[in-house]
Amino acid sequence: MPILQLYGWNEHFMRHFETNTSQDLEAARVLSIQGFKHLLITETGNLDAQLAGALINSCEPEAYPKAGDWVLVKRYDEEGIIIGTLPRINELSRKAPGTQSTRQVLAANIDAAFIVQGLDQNYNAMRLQRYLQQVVQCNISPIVILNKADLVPDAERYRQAVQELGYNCPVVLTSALDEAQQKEWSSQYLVPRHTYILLGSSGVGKSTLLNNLLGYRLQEEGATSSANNKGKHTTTARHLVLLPNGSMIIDSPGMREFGVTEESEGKGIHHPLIDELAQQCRFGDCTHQHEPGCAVIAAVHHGTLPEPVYRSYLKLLREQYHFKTSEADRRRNEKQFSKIARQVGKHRKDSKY
Ligand SMILES: Nc1nc2c(ncn2[C@@H]2O[C@H](COP(=O)(O)OP(=O)(O)OP(=O)(O)O)[C@@H](O)[C@H]2O)c(=O)[nH]1
Ligand SMILES: [Zn+2]
Repeated sequence: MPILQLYGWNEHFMRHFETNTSQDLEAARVLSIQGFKHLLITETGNLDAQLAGALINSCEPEAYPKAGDWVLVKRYDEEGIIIGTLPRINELSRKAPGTQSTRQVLAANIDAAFIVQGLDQNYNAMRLQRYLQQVVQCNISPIVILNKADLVPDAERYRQAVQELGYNCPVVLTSALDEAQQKEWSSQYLVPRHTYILLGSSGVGKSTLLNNLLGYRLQEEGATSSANNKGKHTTTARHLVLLPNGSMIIDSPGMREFGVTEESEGKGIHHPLIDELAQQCRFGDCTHQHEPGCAVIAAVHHGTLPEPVYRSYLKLLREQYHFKTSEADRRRNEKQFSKIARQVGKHRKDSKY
């Protein structure tokens, strides 16, 4: 099978690529990014590439190529220049860490996200719901992995707790240290030519899981560029790797925060249980917070909607509202700043200094 097809090349990208064939460009997928250097996979193997200046100037940072993106590349000697990105099927974003409300795209063209939580006191229902919410609103299917099951006597209880959150997603209970267990769940959930991402706080066991799926240690052998043999990258960057069964996985090490953004304007926070109940609310635009005839509040009172699920829903709504308003402020400020900068520039030109 052609290399690019092994990496998930499909009709969608082919259609968009064909409109560019006249320019002597190749299609490639971004495996990893380190500073300015992008490691790509092309039909003839790995290639190091940089972004074209025109691409840097013409788009916002969130549109710059990310791990998993399909790009158009032009070869110059041993290096490539990335001219553009093919339209994404989806993109996984988060609120960038820190107080500023900026959206950060982590990876693109993802079929499903493994949200990993460790059962060694790392399990946190609120954090898990934040991940679930964000992944779902990015149009990516979530699969929850409860790792370090060997460290708790009643691991099954956690699986039930996740199921009660109502996201209807698969929940895998495992111990990354046990290779046989990895084989079991991965053969069920990892489909060849599909792309997955591993998400979760630092230390939950993402690298251990990935190394066991790969059968070797990624840090030592996985992240090298065979194109120029410039040695080994021991990197903390996101890296897309091909697994022995033909599926791909992007590791995202060292993740500390994962805040919600607003992915489609006005769409709000969606929760399967709450969406279903909302159909019976008296008012079509019910916010489920104080309105009479609210079926969601009634369900909390009757105990049919778990109160923690409702509380998390309200918390995520608030977080999203905060993201939305401060992002709007930031954009307004940036707009005002560029207006002032333009006026200063014009004034300089007019006064010739
Ligand atoms: N007991 C036990 N320990 C585990 C398990 N999975 C991982 N660990 C240990 O937990 C520690 C952290 O694991 P990592 O795989 O480095 O965690 P990570 O999620 O990749 O962390 P970052 O790279 O910082 O994002 C290591 O010491 C692992 O050996 C498990 O299932 N059970
Ligand atoms: Zn309501």
